[in-house]
Amino acid sequence: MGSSMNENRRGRVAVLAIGTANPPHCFCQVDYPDFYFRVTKSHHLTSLKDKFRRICEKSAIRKRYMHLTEDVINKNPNLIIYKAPSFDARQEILVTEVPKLGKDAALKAIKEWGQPISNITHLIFCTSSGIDMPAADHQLAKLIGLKSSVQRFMLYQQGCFAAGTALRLAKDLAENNPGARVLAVCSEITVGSFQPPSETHLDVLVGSALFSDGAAAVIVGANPNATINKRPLFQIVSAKQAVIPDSDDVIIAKIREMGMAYYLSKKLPNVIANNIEQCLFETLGPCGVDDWNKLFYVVHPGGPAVLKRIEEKLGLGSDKLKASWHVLSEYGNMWSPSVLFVLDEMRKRSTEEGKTAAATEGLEWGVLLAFGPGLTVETVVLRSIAADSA
Ligand SMILES: CC(=O)CC(=O)SCCNC(=O)CCNC(=O)[C@H](O)C(C)(C)COP(=O)(O)OP(=O)(O)OC[C@H]1O[C@@H](n2cnc3c(N)ncnc32)[C@H](O)[C@@H]1OP(=O)(O)O
Repeated sequence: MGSSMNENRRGRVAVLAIGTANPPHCFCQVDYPDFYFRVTKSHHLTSLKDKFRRICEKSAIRKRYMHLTEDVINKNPNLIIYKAPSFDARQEILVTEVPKLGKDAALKAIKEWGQPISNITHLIFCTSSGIDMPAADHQLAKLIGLKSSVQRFMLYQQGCFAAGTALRLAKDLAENNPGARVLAVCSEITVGSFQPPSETHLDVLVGSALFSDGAAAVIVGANPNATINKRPLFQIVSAKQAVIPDSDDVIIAKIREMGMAYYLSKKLPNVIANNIEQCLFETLGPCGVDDWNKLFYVVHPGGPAVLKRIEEKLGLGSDKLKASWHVLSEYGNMWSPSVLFVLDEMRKRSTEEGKTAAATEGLEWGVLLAFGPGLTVETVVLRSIAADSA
């Protein structure tokens, strides 16, 4: 496979550093049903609470981090009335907090990278949490002190696949702008989509059991110089977006006066799993890969059913998605940054085991899979690289 996977024509583009961040408030999943039904004053909905408890138990999540606390809810009472106008209250929080959380992740990535902030040439900011002008990319640039000549790209409302889009764009930018160093940041806070339990909108129970807050940042550049960039992590070999036919209705999120009203079809895990092999064939088939177990995986932890169906459909060994299961367990589904948390987890495990980048299982080649509304799938082919070979 190594010989058939040619280097990028214009140089090897790599993820040079990763940083992640979460809000300070940690929620244990086992306690969340009581918290959620208490703060939303829904204790009387006993059968709904039982259902929610069942979903939480099956969520494979141990803990999650969220900005939304009881205090925030008390200050914004319409947040706990289903369909009550609450857009302004949510926006007020998101336009400030989303760039701030992004800043925490970005500064960690920049610190790890070890170069001056002024060396950043491009910024990509992704969020589906709030919307504003000047946008969140502008706010982040100010917060971390990027130079004014930095070329910015704002990706709003792409949902959980946005990190894949950001890597695809960062790769093109790095290949086509000599010396480019691209900072890509995904930041999400669920204040926009938080809803009280509703007997007429059961998907809310699923989102309330899975969704959480987080931010992740990566720095991407071509031809990393080992003496300057001590730790190149993953080469971005190729990146491709695909839309699964006839799946528009599987994830829908409408921005309304009530905040973000989302709908998650029960078909979602199967629709993704049934189409994932085609995405792999399109990106990796030409390289002659015929055994999906020969790759390492960085998969968006959308929910336990999604990960299970993918494992079954691709015939993966039980530990192939362990980094995704770990992130799901320790952080929940944070939407766009989730898959970058998985990438971070992958290299941390490798570092602990004294291996390079993702070669934990002795594997050089891997794939990052991110999916969201559309249904859209981003497939990014990765190669683990060592600093001294950069
Ligand atoms: C935001 C983005 O852009 C991208 C995203 O990541 S979107 C989020 C993607 N993730 C999902 O949609 C969740 C996928 N589903 C799952 O992971 C699991 O089905 C689950 C954790 C929700 C439940 O676990 P499970 O092992 O399937 O248990 P299961 O017994 O089938 O379901 C538990 C309950 O949830 C209900 N349920 C499952 N999916 C549901 C859905 N989409 N809507 C409403 N209810 C649902 C079931 O009907 C069941 O109810 P009862 O207990 O009353 O029978």
